[in-house]
Amino acid sequence: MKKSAFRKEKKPNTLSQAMPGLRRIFKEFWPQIRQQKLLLSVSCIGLIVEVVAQLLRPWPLKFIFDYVILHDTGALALEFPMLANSNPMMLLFIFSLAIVGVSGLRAAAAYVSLVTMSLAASRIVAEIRAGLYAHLQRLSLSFYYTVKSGDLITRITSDIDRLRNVTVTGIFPLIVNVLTLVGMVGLMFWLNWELALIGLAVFPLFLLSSVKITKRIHKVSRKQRKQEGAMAATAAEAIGAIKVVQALSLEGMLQGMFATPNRESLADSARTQQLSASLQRTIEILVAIATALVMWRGVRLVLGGSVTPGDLLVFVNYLKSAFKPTRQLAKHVANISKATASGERIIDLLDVVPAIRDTRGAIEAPLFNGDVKFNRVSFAYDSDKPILKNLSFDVKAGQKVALVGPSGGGKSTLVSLLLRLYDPLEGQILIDGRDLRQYKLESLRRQISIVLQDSVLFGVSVRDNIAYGALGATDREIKAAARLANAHDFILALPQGYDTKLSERGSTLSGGQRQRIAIARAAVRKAPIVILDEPTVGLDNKSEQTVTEALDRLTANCTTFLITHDLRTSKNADQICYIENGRVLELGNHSGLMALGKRYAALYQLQSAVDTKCWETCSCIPTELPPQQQRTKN
Ligand SMILES: Nc1ncnc2c1ncn2[C@@H]1O[C@H](COP(=O)(O)OP(=O)(O)OP(=O)(O)O)[C@@H](O)[C@H]1O
Repeated sequence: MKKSAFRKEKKPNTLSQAMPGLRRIFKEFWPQIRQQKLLLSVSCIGLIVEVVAQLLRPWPLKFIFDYVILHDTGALALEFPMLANSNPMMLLFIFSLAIVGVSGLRAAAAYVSLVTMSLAASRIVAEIRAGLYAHLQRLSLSFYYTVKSGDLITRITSDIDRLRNVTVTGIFPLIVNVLTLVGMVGLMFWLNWELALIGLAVFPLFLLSSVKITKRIHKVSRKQRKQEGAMAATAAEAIGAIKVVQALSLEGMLQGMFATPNRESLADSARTQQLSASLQRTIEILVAIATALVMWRGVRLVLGGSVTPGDLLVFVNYLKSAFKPTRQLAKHVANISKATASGERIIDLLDVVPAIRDTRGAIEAPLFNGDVKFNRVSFAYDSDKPILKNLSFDVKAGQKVALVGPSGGGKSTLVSLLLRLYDPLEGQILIDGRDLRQYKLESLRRQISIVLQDSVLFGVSVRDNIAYGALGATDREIKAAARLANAHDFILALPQGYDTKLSERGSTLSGGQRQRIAIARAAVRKAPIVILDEPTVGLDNKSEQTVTEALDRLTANCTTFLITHDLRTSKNADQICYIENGRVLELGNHSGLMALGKRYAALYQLQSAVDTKCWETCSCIPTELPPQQQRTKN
């Protein structure tokens, strides 16, 4: 089993469990957060004004009750004699205005703080995402083989989105709620400690039921998310391989695989709704009990003259609104815990160090002559399974080397090492006398062109597809490369010529056309070293001829590595390297190896013996020797 590139995830459930993660997130992303300090400061000021306005909300009502309605009763222990002596109608007018004013102030402050916070969060997250994407591009192939692409995509999309959403809908309201709650409890005790204690008596009950139900909601949501992940993975796999799925008539089976998590996710979603609804009702009843208790004692205190009716009103109002933020606390804490997990997943990804990177003191590669030397190179993808074993050979600048031999022998691996997609475990590869690792990676790769069996084209215009070979190539260079690749004429015949946008992976073009665009892309690079990995496999005779012509032009004067199973194409190479089981078994030119009379010669004869007609039409050439023959040639 492949070892994962990431540490094992542990999801935090409580705020205290999430604390170390939150600290890590703030520390890691502090540079991005700091850039938004102006917006964040405005948001904080707005937040404080919002909390104060929220606390002030019931006070105009209290004054209307105590100083307007009960003005003439004289039964009040009035705290503000100045108000008691004022004109009640005037006071009514002022406090009515205050009702609107306080609400307006609260609304405006909430708006400003939310908008600025959202903007700051979006900017911070966009910076993080850009950094993460750039980092991803630098990671080595070996890393990509140990992770699932779906997992990476989730990290760069939904994990990052969650971080933003939770900042705006979790952390921010949590701060508002906590400050409001503290303010309300303080004011309640200030107004009357006895009533405050009575009112808060049901609080433990409330906390208990709230935490219990929220935990259950959390558990069900987590299960639901898992189901959604399974659905996404099934869908991604099926869409990515739709051709094979349809060809093998796997639609029904895949629909079945999709249906189970879909059904379970639906059931979990209904369960979450049900639990939320029951939490809501429980809280309503607890609020009613608290209100009844406060009224029962409060009215007696009012009648006894130690509390004003207005105070009681403020009390009941606070009681009602104090429960609301507390109820949301659990939800926000759950969201923050989830976001912490997401944030840590992003940091884990950022912490992955590219296995292949510029070494200390690496130099910008000068324009290569193209001398390549493999010097006792050994390599393995997994330490227990060596792929290349002590392999050595030299290629002179401008020479063409054909890498031939049975499938799985290590030919593609060898050229991956030349591109420094991996580094050898032992030995070295030299270009123009210097170890590859002494060159800056980008300057090395810029001087190597590749054409693969199934060259990947992108869903952009033909022009851009070619220009990707050398970013910044001029229109003239692009067209020259297309002409060299025998592609110019067919490109002009496309609906919008060079501006025709290709479908994803260029699937609307024929195999030969795709290859010719790929050759143009390699040509525009004007690289002194070219790698061709079975570039004509799967093409019909006519396309093969056009592509071969284009390849000959592409590789003229370049050091060329041609991987092929078809020994007709390797015949003219300056050197033929027969690789089997990670070792170079035979090395020489065609006539030399034929004279040697070993494996290459046997395979060549075997291929030649195949019915020429079949060779021409179905490419069913034997690519390796039968087992008995392999033994006799040892
Ligand atoms: N990313 C990888 N991780 C682990 N093993 C790999 C990886 N890529 C290739 N291999 C293994 O390395 C060995 C050599 O593969 P490679 O593709 O280099 O051979 P090849 O000679 O080019 O084969 P073919 O002619 O079929 O293309 C094979 O056993 C293959 O299974």
